[in-house]
Amino acid sequence: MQDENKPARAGNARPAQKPGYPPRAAATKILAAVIDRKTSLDGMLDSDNGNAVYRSLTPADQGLCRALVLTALRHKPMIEAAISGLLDRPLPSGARALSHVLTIAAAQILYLDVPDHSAVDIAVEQANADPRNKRFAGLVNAVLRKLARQKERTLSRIAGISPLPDWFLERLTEIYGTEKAAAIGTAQLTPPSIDLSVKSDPEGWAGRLGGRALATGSVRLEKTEGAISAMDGFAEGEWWVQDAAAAIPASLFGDLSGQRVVDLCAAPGGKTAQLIVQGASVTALERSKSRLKRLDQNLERLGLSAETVAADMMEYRPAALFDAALLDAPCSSTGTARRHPDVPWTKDMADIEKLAEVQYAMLRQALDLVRPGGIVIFSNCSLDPLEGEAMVARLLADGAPAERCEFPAGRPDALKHLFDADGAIRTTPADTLDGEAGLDGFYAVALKKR
Ligand SMILES: C[S@@+](CC[C@H](N)C(=O)[O-])C[C@H]1O[C@@H](n2cnc3c(N)ncnc32)[C@H](O)[C@@H]1O
Repeated sequence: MQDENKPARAGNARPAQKPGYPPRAAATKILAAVIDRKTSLDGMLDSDNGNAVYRSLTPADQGLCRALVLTALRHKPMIEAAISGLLDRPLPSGARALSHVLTIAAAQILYLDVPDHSAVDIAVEQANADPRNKRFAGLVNAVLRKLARQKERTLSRIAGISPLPDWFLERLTEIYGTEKAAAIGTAQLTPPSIDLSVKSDPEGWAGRLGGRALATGSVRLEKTEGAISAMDGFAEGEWWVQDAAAAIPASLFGDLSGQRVVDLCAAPGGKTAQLIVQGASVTALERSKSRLKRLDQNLERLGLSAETVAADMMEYRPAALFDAALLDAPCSSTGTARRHPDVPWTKDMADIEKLAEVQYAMLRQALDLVRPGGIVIFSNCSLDPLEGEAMVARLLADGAPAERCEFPAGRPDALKHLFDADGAIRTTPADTLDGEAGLDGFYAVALKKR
């Protein structure tokens, strides 16, 4: 018999569980970890090392669980407004677990193609299975049935609400203005396409894979069927998955033939692979051993080779200085919210300020690792100038031995509209590339060592 004092464990072997219960219970638990404990989604939704509840699901249920969590996070403030508009009085402030059950169920009713009755019945079963929520099972049933009945009316009522948390929307508005901040929010509602970087022949691979070659050389696939690893050219190591914006910073080095380049924050290696393909002799440095292992595996599949070093870049002392360095620094990742809609819910301004300090020290160290006249490209996927423009300006004002310079590849036509007055590149999910919407936020700047 179940111990009434303990919450029911998601995905366990309760005899009366309906089919479809385990992925929804897992999704609710994972949503709670993101919202209540600020746990990053990436680590949890991993078939090998992820959350135990997620790993216990069948592959099909893992797919449903992933879709539920991502959909709930993409639309969270809208879903909350939908639910609260149907309640006579607000949920008790401590009813976190209950609100997550309702959010996952409402995400299905409003945005996913699953039968409403399954979403409602399983949410009621979830409420009944958790002693904290049992007394609310009737309310869950009533609210969700009403939501299903009033779906269209509710969708138009919540359509104008930003999907972003308040702190993030306010900060983006401060930086980019009301219109662009709203467009960044809207971009987060659409699941991103899959972009590939290819070793060569983007047009040919676009044709073979049913995609489009962008002017920057990335291949964009609007839809894929089956596992990525089963697609043409994967096993042969002809391409790797990399957002079109993420491919910009390393591409701006242009031809690196004959140059020794250090990639200072290298794993999982998308940019390392680009640097090798561009002709460099690359040293790829990474602090995390497990991530470096992934980089090694990725390079092996691609048939590319680099010297790989497991080290903290702050303590790295090479025997000889490099011709160039790429510093793709750890950041708040706010530019990747289309792909990782948990980011705005797990990060805040304090994280951004802390990361800006880390990046300042890293960029200062990167300059020490290249020879005079050598180029450092600094990049990250934050939308916040504190981690980009302002940090670099501060470093130069503090007397770092470097000056801004043009990227070695110049200003490619396809990117001209993305350069700022200082010659740095800034992309946001509201920008377009080669006429296409759907881009991660990125910042990249080139500095020449004095
Ligand atoms: C944004 S990711 C890099 C992504 C990579 N450049 C790519 O394109 O695939 C940042 C990486 O920096 C690593 N890192 C963070 N601090 C580091 C340090 N002090 N030294 C070396 N690597 C570090 C992290 O483990 C993480 O893998």
